[in-house]
Amino acid sequence: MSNIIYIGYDFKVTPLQPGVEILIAELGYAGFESFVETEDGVIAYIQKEEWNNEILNDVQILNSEEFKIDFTFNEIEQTNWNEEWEKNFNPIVVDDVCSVRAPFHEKPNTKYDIIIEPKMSFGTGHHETTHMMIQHILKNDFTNKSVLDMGCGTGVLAILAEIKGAKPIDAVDYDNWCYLNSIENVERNNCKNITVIEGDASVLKGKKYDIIIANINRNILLNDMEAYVSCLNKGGLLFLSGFYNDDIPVIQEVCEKYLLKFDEKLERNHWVALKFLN
Ligand SMILES: C[S@@+](CC[C@H](N)C(=O)[O-])C[C@H]1O[C@@H](n2cnc3c(N)ncnc32)[C@H](O)[C@@H]1O
Repeated sequence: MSNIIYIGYDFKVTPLQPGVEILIAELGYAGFESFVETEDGVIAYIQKEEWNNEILNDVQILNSEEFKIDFTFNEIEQTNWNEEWEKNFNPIVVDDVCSVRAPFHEKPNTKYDIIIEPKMSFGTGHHETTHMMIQHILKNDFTNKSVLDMGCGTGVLAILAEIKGAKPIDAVDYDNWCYLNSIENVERNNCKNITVIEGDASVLKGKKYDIIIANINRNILLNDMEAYVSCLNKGGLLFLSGFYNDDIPVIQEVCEKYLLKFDEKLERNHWVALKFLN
């Protein structure tokens, strides 16, 4: 899967308000495959044969409704994604304990070392929400706990859960690219207790977990909360991220409706990651 050459569109978006990660997620749902954040916006890529009027329509709706974006299209000849990523992706270290790096970076001197081939999936640890979810996992006991990583992206959180002793672990993502990329990263990190599943909350029927980690976005979390709660064991933990400080009341209201007890908040650049007890 390495050194894929893409011929496609270079679609440059300038967000006029904060929320670039949500914009990236929305563009991802619309069909764009990869994103590079630049100083004046986002470059979103899509293969030429995938591009159609429906996607253009989705972008125009996004533009008019939520984001007030200013976008231009550029057809590009080809991109070597691994080279792009090598230019844009530096290792990160969370709380001096856990590093997240690409295979081409030198091995760091940290207790936990996660290797992620980022390619086109979200979850390199650079984003505030991933960073805070890593902090939550580091601070909590995962030994022998069954875990669900909902919206696993690159699989980074599931991999850390396994390193912290969790088993078994289900890592679920509805995006085929994330599903394939998570499988690759799970193997790369020699994880033995993670099952990667392609799907959405509908795959959770009949399952039970001690801990659920879900870093997605406000609307999907609200929509799927009932499914999460119904598969969370009594006494279990729920970690949620992918939303802003301002979204806390609505998230908390829904969690309390399901009798979850708020326990801890982490915050970085207005993004938050919450811990609830069942
Ligand atoms: C913000 S990323 C988080 C990735 C990774 N867990 C992390 O913390 O860096 C959200 C992920 O959720 C996935 N996703 C979005 N909606 C979903 C849904 N309804 N069911 C399953 N996965 C979903 C996206 O494909 C994306 O990979």
